[in-house]
Amino acid sequence: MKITVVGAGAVGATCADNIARLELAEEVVLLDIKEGLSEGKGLDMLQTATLLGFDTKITGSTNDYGKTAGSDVVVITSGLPRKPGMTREELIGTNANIVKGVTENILKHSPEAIIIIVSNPMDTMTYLALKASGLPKNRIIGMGGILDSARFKTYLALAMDCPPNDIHATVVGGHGDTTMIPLTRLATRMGVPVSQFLSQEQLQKVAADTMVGGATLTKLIGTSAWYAPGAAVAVLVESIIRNQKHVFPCSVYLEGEYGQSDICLGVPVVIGRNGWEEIVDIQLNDEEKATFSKSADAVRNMNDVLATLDA
Ligand SMILES: NC(=O)C1=CN([C@@H]2O[C@H](COP(=O)(O)OP(=O)(O)OC[C@H]3O[C@@H](n4cnc5c(N)ncnc54)[C@H](O)[C@@H]3O)[C@@H](O)[C@H]2O)C=CC1
Ligand SMILES: O=C([O-])CC(=O)C(=O)O
Repeated sequence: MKITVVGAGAVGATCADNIARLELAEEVVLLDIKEGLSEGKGLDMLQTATLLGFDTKITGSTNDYGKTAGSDVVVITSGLPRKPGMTREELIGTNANIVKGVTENILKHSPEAIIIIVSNPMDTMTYLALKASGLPKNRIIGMGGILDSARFKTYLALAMDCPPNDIHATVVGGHGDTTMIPLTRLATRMGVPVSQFLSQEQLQKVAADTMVGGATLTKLIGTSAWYAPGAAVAVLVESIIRNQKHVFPCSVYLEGEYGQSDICLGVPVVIGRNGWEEIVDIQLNDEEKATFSKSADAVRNMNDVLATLDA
């Protein structure tokens, strides 16, 4: 197996590091436009192989897509991150052209690849990559919901003072400060509804904290997060490479599912060797359905902006 990560910045390098440690591929290629960055970070990571005990080869590439040839999975993290006070949506003007160009270059050398989109605004970038590539819909996957769900579980666990791994909870909808939907009603602690442990007020705070999870970290760090994003991409890649069939919330192209069409939005999907293989239908209640529809409207408005850009 061969996996390429485009963008050797904070998120891309963390993805590559996690993927190498998990030995998901014989070779991981890290590509960036900044001269020497991917070669340097790649070599630094390779020098951890004897310390951490993995055998993955890591290759750096300064914009030479020849080195990515024959990749099975490609992760696109290239593009600007937001600064404190910004929304993810404000990145569209710069990132749309980057994501489109990278997708086209990747496919010239890896026509069979499954592509994971990380660059923000992620749902719109996923839609753009799908339209620009013409690939079958199951091979384009936007990563956001796995990260948002990890944050949701973390905040729930902190509120209940229990281990995060005892929590099952999911976030659907857009990967935006106002568009993501933490499904509090369905969250459980080992199968027991979280409402048995937390008041409605506490649950509302957990949901609100989850929604601005990325903004909170951006304010603290000065740029957006990378440890949890990099780990979230790695579990997604692992489910593809090892055909694990995990159900993860991912941004995928909807054709009537959840009442939406011609849009990429976060819903639970089965992830295996063919990319996303099936959409899992959560029985949303009327209030959740209305929130999902509002989220879709906001993402659709962003998708409409693509037509005004040269992307
Ligand atoms: N979907 C999600 O859950 C998350 C998305 N993000 C997004 O991921 C993106 C990357 O974030 P960071 O790694 O923190 O940014 P960063 O600035 O650390 O790294 C981005 C890298 O992309 C490279 N790049 C720019 N144009 C390129 C091109 N045409 N080809 C190849 N490389 C190119 C830059 O040289 C830079 O090294 C941002 O858009 C950020 O908003 C970040 C965290 C989570
Ligand atoms: O907050 C950001 O801009 C980066 C991101 O998508 C996240 O960490 O969820």
